[in-house]
Amino acid sequence: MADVWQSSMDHAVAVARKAGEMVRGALKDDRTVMTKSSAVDLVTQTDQKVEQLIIQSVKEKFPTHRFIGEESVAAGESCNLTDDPTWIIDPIDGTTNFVHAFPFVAVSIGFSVNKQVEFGVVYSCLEDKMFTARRGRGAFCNGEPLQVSEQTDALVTHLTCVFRVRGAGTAAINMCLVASGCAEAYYEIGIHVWDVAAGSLIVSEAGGVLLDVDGGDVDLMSRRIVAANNRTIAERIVKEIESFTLQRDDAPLQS
Ligand SMILES: O=P([O-])([O-])O[C@@H]1[C@@H](O)[C@H](O)[C@@H](O)[C@H](O)[C@@H]1O
Ligand SMILES: [Mg+2]
Ligand SMILES: [Mg+2]
Repeated sequence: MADVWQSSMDHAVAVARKAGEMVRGALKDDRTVMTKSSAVDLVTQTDQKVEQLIIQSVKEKFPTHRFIGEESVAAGESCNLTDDPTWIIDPIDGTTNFVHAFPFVAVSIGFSVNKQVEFGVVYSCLEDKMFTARRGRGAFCNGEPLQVSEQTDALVTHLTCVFRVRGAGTAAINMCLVASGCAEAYYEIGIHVWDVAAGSLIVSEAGGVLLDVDGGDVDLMSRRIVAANNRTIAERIVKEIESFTLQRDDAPLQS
């Protein structure tokens, strides 16, 4: 049966690749002479250009679709997920890495219908790795199937989480590392829906588990997530976490 969202997913992959070229181009600026503040200005300008590139291209092809974009929300747009087809965009995930030329920077595009992520695309721009997942149809990196690690030993070894050893510095790539079997788990408190929407489906379609940091069901608007290769490891991580709550992404805008 034809997949009603295939053309949207194909577009997401194409525009993520185009956006990645824009990010690589910006990163080629001579960083040896760049001050930190000018690097921050560059990443902010590039963030906005990339998000606009993605949103404009989608509006032309899919005019009824909605958007939740990191830069649009920063400019005051709402962050409410409806049942409508919605593109959840992080134009540059790993902005701090970008400023420091630390080579893990991604374009992350999640796609939700009826409040459920239907596909996820994470393009690791400097590695030229296109991570994709379609609900119920698996997860892939450059077309090769992904499978999480089979590690069940609760003495967790390869932990890419934020609480001690910094991971890749981008939630999206951290989650792709779990999906690829390179790491058993990642967790973070403080992320946003645009950081993890695409990665959450890539992890689950690679056979992984997603939980809230308190062990309940994951809630992509809650700013908290545990992504692991299996429930044993996920629940082991939950035991380590001294959790706290933050204002939800979909909290009413302050007047
Ligand atoms: O801001 P950005 O680079 O798109 O996203 C980043 C996340 O990917 C990362 O996991 C988090 O620790 C950073 O604070 C930041 O939110
Ligand atoms: Mg991000
Ligand atoms: Mg970002």
